[in-house]
Amino acid sequence: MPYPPGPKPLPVIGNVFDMPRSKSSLTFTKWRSLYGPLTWVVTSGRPFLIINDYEMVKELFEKRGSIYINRPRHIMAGELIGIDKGTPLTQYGPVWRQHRRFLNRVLLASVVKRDYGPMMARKTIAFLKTLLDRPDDFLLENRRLLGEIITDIAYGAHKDDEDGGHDYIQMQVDMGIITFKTVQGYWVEFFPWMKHIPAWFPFAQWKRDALRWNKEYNQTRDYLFESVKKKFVSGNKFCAVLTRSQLDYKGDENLANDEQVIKHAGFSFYRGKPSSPCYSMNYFLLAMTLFPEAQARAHAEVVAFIGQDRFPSVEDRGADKMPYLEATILESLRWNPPAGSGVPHLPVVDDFFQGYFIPKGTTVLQNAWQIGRDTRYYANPTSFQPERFLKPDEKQSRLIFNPDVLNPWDWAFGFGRRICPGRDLAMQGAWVSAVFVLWAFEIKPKFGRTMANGYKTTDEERFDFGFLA
Ligand code: HEM
Repeated sequence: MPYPPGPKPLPVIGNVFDMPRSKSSLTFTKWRSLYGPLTWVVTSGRPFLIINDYEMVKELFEKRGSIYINRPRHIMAGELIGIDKGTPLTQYGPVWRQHRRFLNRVLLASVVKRDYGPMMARKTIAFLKTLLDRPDDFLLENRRLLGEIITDIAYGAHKDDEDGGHDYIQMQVDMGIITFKTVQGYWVEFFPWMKHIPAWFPFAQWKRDALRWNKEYNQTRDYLFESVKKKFVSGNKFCAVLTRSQLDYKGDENLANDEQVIKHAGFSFYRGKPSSPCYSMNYFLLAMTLFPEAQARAHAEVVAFIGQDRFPSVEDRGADKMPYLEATILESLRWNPPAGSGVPHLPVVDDFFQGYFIPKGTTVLQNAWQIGRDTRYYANPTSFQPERFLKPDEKQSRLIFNPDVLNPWDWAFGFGRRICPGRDLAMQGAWVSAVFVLWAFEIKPKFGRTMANGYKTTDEERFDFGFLA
């Protein structure tokens, strides 16, 4: 059986030069028009399958979810730095299942609302005050707000006074920088024998960097975990994901193993997770600036429901209460999905699909950006229209969600058993930020800029399409 169609490979190196180094979603979308919904590319013997079709992704990642369940091995990020001990890169198997059990328990929608919602609201109120005083620092403060929320959830604090003091947010930024640098496409990913090159070897700066980053990464992870343990042992029962699982812990046979799972899953939660909600909030605000009619409608709904005499609260959330606000958040997720070029799933056995052969270990990527732009699901996809998700109820008295329109909740957080475990937390966070900002402020272009003057004109130009938007 043949492989799916794709660009013609060169001898030995295959499609190395066809594989995009940036804005991958756009190249993947172009491939759809050239080769159809499935595109096959091979770089140095490593096969990739790009899927540009929602139904096909659903079929493979959900219906055949027990097959498409693995992640790729990364030599730089994984084997050399150790990032593959975190949940997203953990290979399929019993350790990954333990990670998921732990994360699913502490990230359940009801737990998110009850335990983290009020803290998110408190911090967002402080954020509004900062915005009022220093609106120009908005991007930085937004990053800090989300960093604090995630860090407080994971470790119950965002700084300490040990040995002259630690700023957990700064440590998180440093970890983010390491992660970012390690996925930049080192040659060692294409030529794995290079990992044996010794660090003293001339031109092996990348190997020396790897050793240094490995040390920093392990030290930070162990420090944060041990600091929570210390507080827990001394009876400090603050709200922290790690503490919670220690509290839930019964018996001690597997303590050592449980500790490893909590340490690594908790660290992957802390390490990467402000970035996606942060980007989605930034793009939400960009949408509010570029589409003032949508903002005015969402603002009017928020003010009518909450009034001016009290702050919003997590109890106000619900499509039955403020449907347009919910739709605005979902439209923002569709307009620029944070994981636009998808997160790879690898089949654990050979598979056959639509007359094509997909060997075990193929890196399969779903182009989420294309799904959000697919005119079969979304008419006029470049335009920001929250109302596309809504329709009047039978009595024509209020707006309800239209079940016939594909909800970005069903694809922007991935698929199948690898689906994002933090999606309820992400949506809760997005809602809290959106409701508070819309309730308190009007978002406008700086110094009277307009769409025609001061903003890039197409989404292709204005979005950066990184691994995470
Ligand atoms: C707007 C915010 C977010 C978006 C769009 C997003 C999206 C995604 C996507 C697309 C995946 C890959 C799913 C797949 O392989 O099919 C993923 C995985 C993951 N996400 Fe998120 N995410 C967000 C926020 C969060 C948050 C807040 C957390 C943690 C609290 C989180 C934790 C994870 C973890 C641990 C994985 C790996 C799961 C695994 O490999 O089993 N995410 N996310």
